[in-house]
Amino acid sequence: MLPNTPSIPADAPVTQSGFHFLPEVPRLPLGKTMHINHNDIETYFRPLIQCHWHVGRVRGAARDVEILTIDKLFRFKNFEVTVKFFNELADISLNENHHGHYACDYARIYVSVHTHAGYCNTKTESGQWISELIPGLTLRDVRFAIRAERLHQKYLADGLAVTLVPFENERLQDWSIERLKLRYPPSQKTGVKHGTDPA
Ligand SMILES: C[C@H](O)[C@H](O)[C@H]1CNC2=NC(N)=NC(=O)C2=N1
Repeated sequence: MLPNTPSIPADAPVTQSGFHFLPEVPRLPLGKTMHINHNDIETYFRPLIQCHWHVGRVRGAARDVEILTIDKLFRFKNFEVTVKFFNELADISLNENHHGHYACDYARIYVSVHTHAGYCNTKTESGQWISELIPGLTLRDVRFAIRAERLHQKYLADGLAVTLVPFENERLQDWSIERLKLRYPPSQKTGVKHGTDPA
């Protein structure tokens, strides 16, 4: 490492207090990548949100439904570490064939991910369920986020990163869960069952 590497300012809004529970990486069902269902909110999204992921929205609603994303701002010790993490994040993308939006500066990487080619079951006027191509959240995003989070936790353990708590964290967490519940209500029909991949 370079001498005189600036350290993270003492007043940065950080905690180093332990690691939150992370669920196993879900297995992808065969066939079309379907949107998440209501149960996935508690199984996957709440734990991610407790690890300071939050829900975002991208411009342009598809057929009057909101396009949600799952995002996180990661914080590192310095630029070298940031670049190293980005390269490993790129490996996750290559591996998963899933690509988020990434923005980085000296010591932070903002990641936002959703599935462009997601399929959603919607009810037609005649009451029939059809699956339509609509961008949104799928288990591909969950897999990506869990893998990115695990990677960051390794950096934390090695002292190369710190936890960045978002501003108004509690409100952001509540808002994220609320948004997910509105977009993916219990009535949403998906018919998707999934297992998990080994760690
Ligand atoms: C053809 C290729 O499999 C697709 O374009 C993949 C690549 N990466 C992707 N990334 C994301 N975020 N959403 C997708 O739908 C997607 N699709």
